[in-house]
Amino acid sequence: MAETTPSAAPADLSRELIRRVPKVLLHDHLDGGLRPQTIVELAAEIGHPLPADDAAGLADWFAASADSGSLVRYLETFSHTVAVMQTVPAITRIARECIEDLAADGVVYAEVRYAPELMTDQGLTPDAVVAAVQAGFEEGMALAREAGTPIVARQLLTAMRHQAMSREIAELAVSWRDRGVTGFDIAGAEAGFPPTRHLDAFEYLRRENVHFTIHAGEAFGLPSIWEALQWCGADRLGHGVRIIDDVEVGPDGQVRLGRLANYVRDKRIPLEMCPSSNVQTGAAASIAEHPIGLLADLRFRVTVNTDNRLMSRTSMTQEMWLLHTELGFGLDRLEWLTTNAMKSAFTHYDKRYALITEVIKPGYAALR
Ligand SMILES: O=c1[nH]cnc2c1ncn2[C@@H]1O[C@H](CO)[C@@H](O)[C@H]1O
Ligand SMILES: [Zn+2]
Repeated sequence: MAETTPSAAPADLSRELIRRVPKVLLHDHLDGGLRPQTIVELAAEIGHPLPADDAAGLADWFAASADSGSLVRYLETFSHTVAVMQTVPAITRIARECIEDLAADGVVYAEVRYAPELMTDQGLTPDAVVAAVQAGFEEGMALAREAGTPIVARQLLTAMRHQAMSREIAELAVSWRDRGVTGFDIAGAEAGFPPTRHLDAFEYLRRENVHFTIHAGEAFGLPSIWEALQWCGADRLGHGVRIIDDVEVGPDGQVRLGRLANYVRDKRIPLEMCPSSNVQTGAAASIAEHPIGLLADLRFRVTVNTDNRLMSRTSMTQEMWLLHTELGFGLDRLEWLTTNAMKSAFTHYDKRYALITEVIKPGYAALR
């Protein structure tokens, strides 16, 4: 099986070359990817006190505070991003800058998620939040096209797993399904908040033929993944890194999969893996030891993602560069990850197919 997984590592694979290849991003949080300078400016406008007063200091603060080994402490840093995302102009600016930054990094298709319920402190309705994000995404896509780096950006609406708004947010996803929203997610602290708390929302979405992903198997193990798939019916797993607990490697190198791991691989369930974020929250010890290497060898439907570019001080180029330098991923395997991601996107099949054949394949071929 492993012999068919591409792994050739050309010696001349540089960071710049990785930046230029077409990339696909399925797991990126809007409120985890703000430019530090934008936070400084927006916080000054509203008088929100920040833990550092210049952009460089703030970037350092986010990266250091998020590097705690705990998901709960990692999530505390979001109070400073969400605080500056409470008005239409601020949200639209942040959404536009997000798309410009992804396009400049070589991302050709992105699904960006956020929780509308966190942006209603100053009276915005969740619907107005989605409209503000969509306006920013459209501006960002237009600017990227003009800059010669076209990108297709779609929204995923997240409900917070410790709250009780998932049904309402799911209805919002249905109402925006033809206007830029392509799916749904739940996020937040995992331990103590199993996905089945939101079963009503998931059952509703299935009846409405809407795709959804669930953060599962990050801070909590196999039971969380099992519930997300077998009770809730998730199309993809956010992280899913703990599926490795169901993979046994014997002393002779023989690999044995448990029933859940086999199910995930058999059904080609996409794993939205986020290596740098996992190291920060303690879900993986280091990039070199991250399960993504073994799971790719075993041909799980693996994808690579940023999660939170600000907190993890990362980008798609950086994540792929780390996979290259720490785990020996070459161009063939990076293309495989990218095609996996495009196949797993929630946008319609014709769009996925067109991006694979017209953008991704020719983009990689041109760099070989
Ligand atoms: O890796 C993660 N695991 C769980 N929740 C997360 C992660 N990254 C961000 N958020 C949560 O998702 C919300 C909506 O974007 C963020 O506000 C943050 O609380
Ligand atoms: Zn996430």
